Amino acid sequence: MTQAKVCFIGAGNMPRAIISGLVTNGYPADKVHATNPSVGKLDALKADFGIQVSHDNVAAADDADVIVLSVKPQLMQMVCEQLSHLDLSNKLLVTIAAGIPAARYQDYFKQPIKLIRTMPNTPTQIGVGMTGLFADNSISAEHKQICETLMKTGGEVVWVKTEDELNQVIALAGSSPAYFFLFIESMIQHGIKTGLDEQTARALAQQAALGAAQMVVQNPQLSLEKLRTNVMSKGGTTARAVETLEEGDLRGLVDQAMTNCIKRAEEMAKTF
Ligand SMILES: NC(=O)C1=CN([C@@H]2O[C@H](COP(=O)(O)OP(=O)(O)OC[C@H]3O[C@@H](n4cnc5c(N)ncnc54)[C@H](O)[C@@H]3O)[C@@H](O)[C@H]2O)C=CC1
Ligand SMILES: O=C(O)[C@@H]1CCC=N1
Repeated sequence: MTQAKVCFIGAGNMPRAIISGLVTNGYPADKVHATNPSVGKLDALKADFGIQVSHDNVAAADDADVIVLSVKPQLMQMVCEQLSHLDLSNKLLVTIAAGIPAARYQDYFKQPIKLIRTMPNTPTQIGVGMTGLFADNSISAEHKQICETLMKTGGEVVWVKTEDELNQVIALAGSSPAYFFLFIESMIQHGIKTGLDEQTARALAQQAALGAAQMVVQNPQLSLEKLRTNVMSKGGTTARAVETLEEGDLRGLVDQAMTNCIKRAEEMAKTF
């Protein structure tokens, strides 16, 4: 079942990113189905990737080998209950939702299920995503392989050993593209404020961000500190800028942001 029939229940930003990764990497479009209540996102998915689309969660799930639960956490219970009368014994369930513990889905579906929790991120859309995966001991090696194959089409995957570690995956990878976007956005704002046109400011900031990320990836032998100090001439411009960031406690702020990200995932685990 390496090219299983996959159905995404919910066709928002994150499933679109995964579907883009799948289809552009050769996964057969006729084996991918997405459902959504409104037509706009479905029309776009059909036009862009040639996948099947519909409004009927139950029929789409019934026809699939793998059901990817991809609605917002607050809608998950309602969506799972809608599917609970299906025979799910031969299907693999994959959830991409933040927060909701694996055990909760057993309650939602009112039957034993095979479920893998995943935490992807939006760069999956362009093949440079990162997805954390968690499966308990009841999940077969074949099902783990199927899920890994699906998620790997959009980038890297990491299996975590405990379900709690998925919250760290959220803080480090699921949510973190937004931190970097905010940083780049702030740099562009400064460029514009000091007289550059937006296009030039964005071109400068985005290429620097891309270059910096590639430097990290391509120099695993170098510490982040070394990469940073290589830019910082003694008494120079970078040193002044980095001192300013340190004085403003950027590290403390990042630590607090990630702590709060994890706290929110823990709250969600109690709420939904
Ligand atoms: N956006 C991100 O970067 C990431 C999101 N996630 C998770 O992915 C899930 C979806 O998030 P997004 O795609 O960002 O949300 P989104 O708001 O873009 O998409 C949710 C979609 O579900 C649809 N929907 C609502 N009720 C439905 C129903 N009854 N049946 C089928 N579809 C229904 C909505 O119309 C919407 O298109 C969430 O659980 C989130 O925690 C996980 C990792 C990263
Ligand atoms: O913000 C959220 O809750 C989701 C999970 C990770 C990224 N987006």
